[in-house]
Amino acid sequence: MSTLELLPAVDVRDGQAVRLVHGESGTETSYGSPLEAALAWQRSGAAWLHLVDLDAAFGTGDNRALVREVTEAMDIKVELSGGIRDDASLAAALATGCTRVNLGTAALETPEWVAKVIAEHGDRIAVGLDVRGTTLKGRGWTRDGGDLYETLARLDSEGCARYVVTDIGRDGTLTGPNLELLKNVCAATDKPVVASGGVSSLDDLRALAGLVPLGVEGAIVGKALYAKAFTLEEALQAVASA
Ligand SMILES: O=C(O)c1ccccc1N[C@@H]1O[C@H](COP(=O)(O)O)[C@@H](O)[C@H]1O
Repeated sequence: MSTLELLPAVDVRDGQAVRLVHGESGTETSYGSPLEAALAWQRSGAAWLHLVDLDAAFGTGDNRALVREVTEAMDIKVELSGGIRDDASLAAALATGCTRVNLGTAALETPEWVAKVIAEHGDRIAVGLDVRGTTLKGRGWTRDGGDLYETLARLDSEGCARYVVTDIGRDGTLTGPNLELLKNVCAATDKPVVASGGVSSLDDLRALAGLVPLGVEGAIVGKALYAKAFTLEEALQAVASA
């Protein structure tokens, strides 16, 4: 059986690595240099980095140069997201050398463009399904963007390679992942799912590892690592022996 992939997160706001609660602007806790954070996760054995330009996601500017600097400094795979919504922002993101990008708002607001870039770039494109209940959210998670399962069916029919599923209600809260949501999404698609939101303990990671046979491929871990609930080395060990 495959091992659950772990993607430590570095979310960048105003040049700093931050964590938010429920993705709400203004709830930031700062953790210093994004490059230092990313290099620390790499040194600890991460195979992936989940790197988010929060200013681009919120529409409050961007950290494009810094995000490029971090991505170029990594020897590991990078999943890049935040504000990738048109040809120019996609070209800039892919040119960083990231392994894949994660599209959020664009999948809700410009579906024709997303279908086109899925066809052009295959598995370098993932779609982030950021939900409250079963309602998708875009534009920094401030605007409703339709029904989760209708959108998932549409993206599946267009050949989307992978989904990053975030329960906004759990994100940054250390309250545990939404296992029911993940099971329901896995039942609705044959494509791999990366879980995001709520991880608080090694037991949460073991529970997510138990969903690998259903289609959960990986888990994004943010607050729990920054709050030192466990180390990345411990997390990697826990999923390797799950
Ligand atoms: O990761 C967050 O905490 C977050 C909070 C609020 C908005 C977005 C967030 N992250 C990721 O950003 C992209 C969406 O960006 P866009 O809509 O494509 O511009 C998505 O991966 C979110 O999970």
